[in-house]
Amino acid sequence: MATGRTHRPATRSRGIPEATVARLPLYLRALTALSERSVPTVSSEELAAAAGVNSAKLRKDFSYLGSYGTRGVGYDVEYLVYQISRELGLTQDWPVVIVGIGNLGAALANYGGFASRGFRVAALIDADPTMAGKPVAGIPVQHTDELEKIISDNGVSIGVIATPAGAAQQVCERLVAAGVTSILNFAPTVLSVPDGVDVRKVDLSIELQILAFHEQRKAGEETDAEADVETVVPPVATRAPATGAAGRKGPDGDVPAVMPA
Ligand SMILES: NC(=O)c1ccc[n+]([C@@H]2O[C@H](COP(=O)([O-])OP(=O)(O)OC[C@H]3O[C@@H](n4cnc5c(N)ncnc54)[C@H](O)[C@@H]3O)[C@@H](O)[C@H]2O)c1
Repeated sequence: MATGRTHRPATRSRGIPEATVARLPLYLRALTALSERSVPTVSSEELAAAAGVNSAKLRKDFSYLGSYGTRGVGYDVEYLVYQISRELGLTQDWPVVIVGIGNLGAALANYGGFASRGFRVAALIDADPTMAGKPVAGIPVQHTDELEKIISDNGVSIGVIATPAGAAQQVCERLVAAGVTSILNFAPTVLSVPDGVDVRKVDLSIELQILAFHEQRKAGEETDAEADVETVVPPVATRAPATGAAGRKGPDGDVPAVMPA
């Protein structure tokens, strides 16, 4: 299997930067919520807040779509929903296969949100022969022997990998050889794909690690802030001993009489 890059250049052929493409689903989610409430127009500030994006960035993003809104009125919600859906290719039905129907694959198969966003689960595929024919989310699981035929019969271009990490590259290669050109990879491994194949990786443990980093930093800032307060507040007898050591919290939250060197 050819090794290759897992990303396309930062700008797509139609001139929309990847960073903008990555924000379009956020706008679409916020706009869909407005549409469901029959809100006809929205200002860039309101929409930016709902999408969690800076409003100047939003206006720039929409300029790539040729959408500039109307001064004093804002953007037409329904039209933007249509424009963004069209840009993301969501105005057509995308058949998707999920490979690896264990805990995660079954949960994904049961997720109703794919169908409502234009992604039809065309097939569920697993290597375990005992699973073949068993329905998950109402769809019978098919054996991996059928993979190529399933892709071809259903015209599938998007594959979801939810196998153990050790199997993911081989599954990826079979999917690509069968005609899949976009892969959503949940397995904790980096996939090698040839040019022209897009890979998106989802890893919740990485997201949790990033949150852990922020939690640690917040805890550090709190400790620093407390230390700052203690350095400006004159030490009182209970906090700073007669040695005159400035009160700083030790690792257990106590106030050591003498700070370690
Ligand atoms: N990205 C995330 O946030 C996230 C979260 C949870 C799990 N995971 C990953 O998702 C994967 C699945 O996790 P799980 O808990 O569902 O595991 P699981 O063991 O319950 O399911 C794995 C399934 O893959 C099948 N399988 C194994 N080799 C295969 C092959 N070559 N072709 C097709 N099917 C094959 C197995 O028969 C099994 O049904 C793991 O790699 C796990 O690390 C990722």
